[in-house]
This record gives sequence, C-alpha cells and structure tokens, in this order.
Amino acid sequence: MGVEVAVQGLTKSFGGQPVWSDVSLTLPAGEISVLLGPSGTGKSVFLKTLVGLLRPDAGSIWIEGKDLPRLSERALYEVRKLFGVLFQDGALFGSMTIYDNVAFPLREHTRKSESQIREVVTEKLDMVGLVGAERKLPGEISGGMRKRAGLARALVLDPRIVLFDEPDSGLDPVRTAYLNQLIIDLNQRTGATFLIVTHDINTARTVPDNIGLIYHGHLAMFGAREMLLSSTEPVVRQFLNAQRIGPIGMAEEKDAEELRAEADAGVELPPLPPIPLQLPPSDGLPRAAERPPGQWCREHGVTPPPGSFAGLRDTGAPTVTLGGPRAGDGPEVTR
Ligand SMILES: Nc1ncnc2c1ncn2[C@@H]1O[C@H](COP(=O)(O)OP(=O)(O)OP(=O)(O)O)[C@@H](O)[C@H]1O
Repeated sequence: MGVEVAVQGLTKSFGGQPVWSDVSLTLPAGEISVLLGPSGTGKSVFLKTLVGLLRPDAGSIWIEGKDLPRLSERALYEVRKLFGVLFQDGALFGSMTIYDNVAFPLREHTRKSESQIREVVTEKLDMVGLVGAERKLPGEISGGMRKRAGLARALVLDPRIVLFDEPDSGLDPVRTAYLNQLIIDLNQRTGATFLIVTHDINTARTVPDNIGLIYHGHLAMFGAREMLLSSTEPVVRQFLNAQRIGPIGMAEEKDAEELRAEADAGVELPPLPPIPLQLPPSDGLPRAAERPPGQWCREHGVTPPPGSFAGLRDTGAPTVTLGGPRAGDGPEVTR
C-alpha cells in the first residue's frame, strides 16, 4: 500500500536564489497526483527534495511519522527505499542491458540470489510489457521502451511512493496514452502513492486524483482534480487550458503593463472546457480512490463547465471510453 506524504512550508533556494518557498501539500496515500508548472519553476527540484537528493532550506516532509529533512544520512537512506523514481530520460546505464539495469537496485540494496532477482526482474518487465527486450542495450530500444524500462527499475524494490519526472516527454500522443494507462494500472495493482510531473495537459486532466500547480516560486493551488479543472483562478485557468492570455508570460510572469494592455484590448480567457471523466484502470474495477464524477463540485457548490463528465448515463453509472487518450471521444463502454 501507499503512504501519505505531508509537505509543510517547504522552501528551497540555490545560491540565495529561491526556487520556491512555503510549499505545503499532502499527497494522499495510494492516490495519483500531478504537479504542473511553467518550465524552470522547480518541479524537478521538488521531486529531488522529496526523495532526499536535495536538502530544503526550511520545512518538513512527513512520511510515516518521520520528518525527512531532519533525518541523519543513514536514516534517510532507509526511508529512500520507500521511493521509486522514474527520471526524465529513464536514467538507464547505457552500457548495461535492460535486464541488468532493472536488476541493479536489487543487486545494490538486497541480498537476493540471482535466481530470486531473475524472478523479480521478469515480473517487473512483464508489468511494463518489456519481456523479450532483456538483452538489449538502452541505445537499441525506442524512447518509449526506455521509459518503460526506467519504470520497471523504479518498481523493482516495490516502492510505496513513485515519483515520475515527465514520463511523457518525447513520446508521441499514442505512446503517451499507453503510458498513462500503464501508470493507472500500476497504481491500481501496487496501491502506491504516485506523483507525476508533466507538461501534458491531457494527462493532467484525465489521469490524476489531485492536481497541483507551481507558479512564480509558490504552489498556486493543490487539490482534487475537479477543483483545479473548474477553477477560475487566472493562473490555473490559463495553464490548464494552454492559453497565452493570462498572467503567465513567455519568461515567467507578465508585468502589470502587459496585463493592462490585455485588459484594455478586451481579450479574455475562453470559457472553461468540460471536465472529462478520469481514465479507468484496464481491470474494469473502480480506481482505489475513485469518487463519483462531479462529487467534488457538488460538495463545494461549484457548477462544473457545461458538458462536463460526458459519457455518464442517466442511471448515474459511469460510462467511459477505452483505447484513447481522451475520455469522452469514441464509443461509450459501460463499466
Ligand atoms: N543543483 C542545482 N544547482 C543550482 N540550480 C539548480 C540546480 N538544480 C536546478 N536548479 C535550478 O532550479 C530551477 C528549477 O529547475 P527545475 O529543473 O526543477 O525546473 P522544472 O520546473 O522541472 O523545469 P522543466 O519543466 O523545464 O523541466 C532552474 O532555474 C534550475 O537552473
């Protein structure tokens, strides 16, 4: 099962330059959360800080009653075993076969015999659909396969928290859809807590239970997927709907003059698009943390954008679309 990660007042700077400050959020145990933000806002730094590769200047990261920044190196080493990390490029060793790459953490961190290692490696390669590629070198397989090999390696110690740094970067939309399905299925199967950094808006809209947005050195918002997708907060609305109109400029924040010019010209953000259904796991069962579509909006008195949750039948039973990256396209299949 996954564990909760509670971040409180986290602050990080390099050479006196703050990357972000006073970040507080809770990753609920076993749920999928996505972290968004313009380039360079420190999303990768956040992941590295969570896993203890970087020390924060201030703040706490509570996991199972332990505050990570306060731990000794030795204690931190133990807590790190709870984590699996999929780095941006898969971070595979180029001179090692896929098999040896995936086996690496087991050889480093466990006393398993080679036959036990073979069992685990084969299971994880099967999970990510890479059986048959064991003898290949990373340079001999596609980018999508390298991501999946990196994922198999991230899962090999049965982590309870998995961090994904842009798992979809460099992948075409179809491969991204497959990878997203794989992530949802792995979450369902392992029950681990997932945090995904992505720039892919479709992923952010359909995969997670929760969404966060880092902007201008702060966590602008973090909460239930429906909260962010129905938010009228300009930064959230601009980012989640991939618009040029709004406070985010090419080089971070627009200045007051640029914003005034936009207002004077009468340009406004377009209406919020409908909230899609969450992607379901392939096993046909509800997601572990699944809430009825529209529940958050109902409970908080928020009217979702028109056309939201398309595919719901009148009975209230959810209907979903299989096989595509976007819920709501194509034929409806009743679960
Ligand atoms: N080890 C480091 N030392 C000094 N500065 C660093 C270090 N690591 C990251 N930075 C700086 O921190 C800032 C945030 O970088 P980071 O890679 O976390 O951004 P990001 O939001 O993940 O960007 P992108 O979306 O483009 O991947 C950048 O200005 C970067 O140069």
